[in-house]
Amino acid sequence: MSAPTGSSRPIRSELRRFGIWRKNGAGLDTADARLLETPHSSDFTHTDPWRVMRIQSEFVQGFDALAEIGPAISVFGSARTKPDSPYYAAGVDVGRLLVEAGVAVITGGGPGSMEAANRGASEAGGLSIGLGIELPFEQGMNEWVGLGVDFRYFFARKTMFVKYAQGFIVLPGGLGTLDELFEAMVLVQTSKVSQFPIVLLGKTFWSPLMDWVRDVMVEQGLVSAGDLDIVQLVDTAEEAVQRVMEGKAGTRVAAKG
Ligand SMILES: C/C(=C\CNc1ncnc2c1ncn2[C@@H]1O[C@H](COP(=O)(O)O)[C@@H](O)[C@H]1O)CO
Repeated sequence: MSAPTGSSRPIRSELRRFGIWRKNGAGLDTADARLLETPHSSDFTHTDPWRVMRIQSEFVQGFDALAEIGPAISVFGSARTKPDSPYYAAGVDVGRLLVEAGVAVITGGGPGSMEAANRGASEAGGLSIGLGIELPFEQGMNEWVGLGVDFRYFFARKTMFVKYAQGFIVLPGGLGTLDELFEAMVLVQTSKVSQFPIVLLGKTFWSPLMDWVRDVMVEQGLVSAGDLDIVQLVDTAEEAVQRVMEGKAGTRVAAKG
């Protein structure tokens, strides 16, 4: 298309790219000037385009903070596990044993089993990482986190749990724990990640769920029997760490695309 000609053309298109000057004195109109303008309202920070920038910054911040942590295992489990619970003791053991095996420990940075795993890792002198999440009831990072990163968005945070770990150990938990577990299972099932061991610690707690997957889901043809092999059930912290470290051997290969 040819450029329009004639005197009806707007002044702005006749001016040079930089240092625009308007004959009518309406002021400078450059990207720089618009950037420096004091906004009349902050409403734009609640718009989707602005949120996209914020989401992008969460990924950049996560990648920056975690790029050099080395090998790591993510540990999940209930935020409500009490310090006197055997699950808490198992979490502390898991954190310690992982550090002794030479890997960093990543958790959600919250209380309960997350705190337990961070505590074990920290007490063993290892890298204890917490990926916190902004929640309506402010909780804060547990005191055993050595490297903490805060997220507003669950999905950005969940990317970090998978991207920077070579396997998961999952302690008993509620909906949050199941969400993290099933997301990882789907990533393995759909070959988005491979060689990614997922170890469930606590047979009494996890067996009924896995029985249901087999007796109902597999029975009705909704998942294949082989999908059950995506997870391994164990009863001790020692076994959990051994299995996850065995499974970790080799390079995790992400599917193409
Ligand atoms: C419920 C309470 C605090 C919540 N604080 C959390 N901080 C960080 N991460 C959390 C929190 N709650 C859930 N998560 C994530 O989900 C998993 C645990 O969820 P569950 O429902 O308790 O099983 C955990 O792995 C985190 O990633 C105060 O009691």
